[in-house]
Amino acid sequence: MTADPPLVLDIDGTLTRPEGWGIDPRVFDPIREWEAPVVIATGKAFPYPVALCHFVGIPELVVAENGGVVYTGDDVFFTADREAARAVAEEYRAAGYDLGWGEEDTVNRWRETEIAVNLEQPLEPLREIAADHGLEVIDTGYAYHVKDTDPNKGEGLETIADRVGIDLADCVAVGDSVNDVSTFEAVGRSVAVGNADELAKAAADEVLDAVHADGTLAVLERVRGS
Ligand SMILES: O=C(O)COP(=O)(O)O
Ligand SMILES: [Mg+2]
Repeated sequence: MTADPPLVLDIDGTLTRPEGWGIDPRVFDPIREWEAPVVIATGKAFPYPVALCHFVGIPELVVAENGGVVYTGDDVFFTADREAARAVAEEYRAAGYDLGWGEEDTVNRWRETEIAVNLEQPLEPLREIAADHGLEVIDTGYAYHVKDTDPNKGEGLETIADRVGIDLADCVAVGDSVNDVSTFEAVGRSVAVGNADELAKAAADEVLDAVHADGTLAVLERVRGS
């Protein structure tokens, strides 16, 4: 008998249906039945991964907002300054642009550190304004994220591992984009799904042909303890 390894899973691009959007329902049972901690590490706002854990039925171990918010199940850590990202959003709007999510903006509404901008919005002015405020813009393939250069998913993961007693060397991580590179660097074994961007592929120990949840499900099948 070998034990299941702890998992670190990204959401968008990794748990998604083959067409790229929406969580593939086939991932729910394997994640719920996994016999080791599962950390959800995402660029999405804090409530999204918490809700995912809730609906899957697993403990809430969450790195949200690309490491800006970390939840160990007991304590929440905020590791980035929301004010700078908000100032960038204000300036971007004042220059005549829009974050691109509609008036009620449920993408940013509950964000506590960084800001996300729709990929259809102009990138260059966003980058310029962000740079003026000492922030970076990363493109996950799902949104532009205006964030501190400092916190990242990997650091958030270290906080959780420390608190919960997970050995990162034992962890298997699956991801698809630039915001997963720090995760890949932090864990013992990293896998990029076939749809991953070049940075994620370059950082991963292994790159799959299978895309989205098809790839992730294949990894889970392969690394599951027996
Ligand atoms: O929020 C995004 O842009 C991407 O989210 P992810 O980190 O779960 O892939
Ligand atoms: Mg992703």
